[in-house]
Amino acid sequence: MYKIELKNISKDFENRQVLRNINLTVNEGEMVSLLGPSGCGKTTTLKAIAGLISPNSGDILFNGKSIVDIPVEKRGAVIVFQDHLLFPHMTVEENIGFGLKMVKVKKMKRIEKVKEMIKLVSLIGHEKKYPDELSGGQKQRVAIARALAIDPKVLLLDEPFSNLDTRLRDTMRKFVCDIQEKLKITTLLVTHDKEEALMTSDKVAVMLDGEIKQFGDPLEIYEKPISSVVADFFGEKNYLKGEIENGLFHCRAGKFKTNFNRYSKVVAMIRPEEIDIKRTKESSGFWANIVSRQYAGDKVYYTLLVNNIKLKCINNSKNIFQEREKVWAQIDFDKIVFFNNMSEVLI
Ligand SMILES: Nc1ncnc2c1ncn2[C@@H]1O[C@H](COP(=O)(O)OP(=O)(O)OP(=O)(O)O)[C@@H](O)[C@H]1O
Repeated sequence: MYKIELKNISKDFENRQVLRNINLTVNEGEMVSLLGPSGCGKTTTLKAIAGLISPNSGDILFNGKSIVDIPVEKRGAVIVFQDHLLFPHMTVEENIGFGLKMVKVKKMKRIEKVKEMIKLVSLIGHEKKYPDELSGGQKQRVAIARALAIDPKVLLLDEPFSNLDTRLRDTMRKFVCDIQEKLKITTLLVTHDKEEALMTSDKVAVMLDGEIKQFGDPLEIYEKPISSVVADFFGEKNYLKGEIENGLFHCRAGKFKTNFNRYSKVVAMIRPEEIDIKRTKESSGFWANIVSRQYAGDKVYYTLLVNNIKLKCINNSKNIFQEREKVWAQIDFDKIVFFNNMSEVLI
């Protein structure tokens, strides 16, 4: 399997810069997600690696060797798009064997490899079916089998699960992770789904507006965002302006203990799920009033009001509170992230 390295990749379309100095390393056998909103340049990055487009500048290396001048079919990378692109007039086994036929693999070997792939993606019994006789998940498995049949060294997945319903998406994610784990194939997964990126990958690259804003393991990306831009991508947050003095963070909502001692003006980022509410007073916390509530099954979204500051709060639905109820709010101090302004984290 190959190690992928992107070095200062830039790409313009119609005088608009779509990729800006992309640097990214996917180690051999790793699964990395490229996570970002629609239009930020994720697919363009995959296409550049696959060889479907050429970057304007920068270099792409596989195992330390530049591949920008190597044609698509010789790179050893395959790309699976969300819309499967199966050939409608070919059966499952013909679709899976197509790439092998193109590279002139002998018939007996081809039959053997197709059988192996059908087993790998659990499609035994469906060999003679045509794409329109398959479910969405089965089509996706055919597309993955077809990609893997040619023994690629790099697997590029472009939103492969986004057309599937929630339950099938979970099954397919697990299925792809299992295959990746089994084959140890270097994989770059493009997704706009935060949970998918955090759940499936060894590392996550957060991409916004043609740039990689942060790269790290899932826990680090979520717990220690380097900027409010990255943090906000993972959901709505509370930002409180204040000052740190003698180990206390002072803001309009109150005083909170911190691990910082040095005096500084800061903005504290508090995730809604890190505010816990109760009916009775307990250790450190503050009273707040519930001004709105939205019930969402397993969780409940609240807006709290304290000293004219609104705080978003998400709690599980074990205890449900009423609008206008007075509650005791507690914040998990260890989870507060301080920024020295709205863009840089305080270390
Ligand atoms: N061939 C092209 N010609 C002109 N503009 C393009 C071309 N391909 C992509 N773009 C533009 O480049 C930007 C990035 O597109 P890209 O498909 O890489 O985004 P993405 O992050 O994959 O988005 P999505 O999740 O919606 O697929 C978009 O604004 C898109 O319109």
